[in-house]
Amino acid sequence: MTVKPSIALIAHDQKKDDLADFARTHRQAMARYPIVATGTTGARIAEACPGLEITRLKSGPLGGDQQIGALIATGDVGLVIFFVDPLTAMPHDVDVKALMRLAIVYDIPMALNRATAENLLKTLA
Ligand SMILES: O=C(CO)COP(=O)(O)O
Repeated sequence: MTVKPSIALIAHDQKKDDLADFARTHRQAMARYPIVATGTTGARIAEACPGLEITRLKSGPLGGDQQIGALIATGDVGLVIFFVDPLTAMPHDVDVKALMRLAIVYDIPMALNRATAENLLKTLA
């Protein structure tokens, strides 16, 4: 168990630039929390925010979304920021759906676009 619940960061490929920019903009607020991310997203965030500590899990299509779902179930994730691409079919769509389902089951705040993420982050500050 982590001391305080982590912020989970995930972005589909077409949304990774946007999430990297979001992370850069809100780096200070996010640095106060443990950050977990799916593999490729985590690499992009690390590049955009050097020095920000990020626990990188597996890439989404290889189980990363499910790992984040498991962390929600164990109480280790308190906020999910997931920039979803609504225009591209994903082979691991069932994993994405399972992650969203667990966030709903455990009543974890989950931002699926930037406007919501901006608002949720304000509630942490
Ligand atoms: O596919 C993803 C979410 O469903 C994200 O995974 P990556 O961060 O490894 O690209």
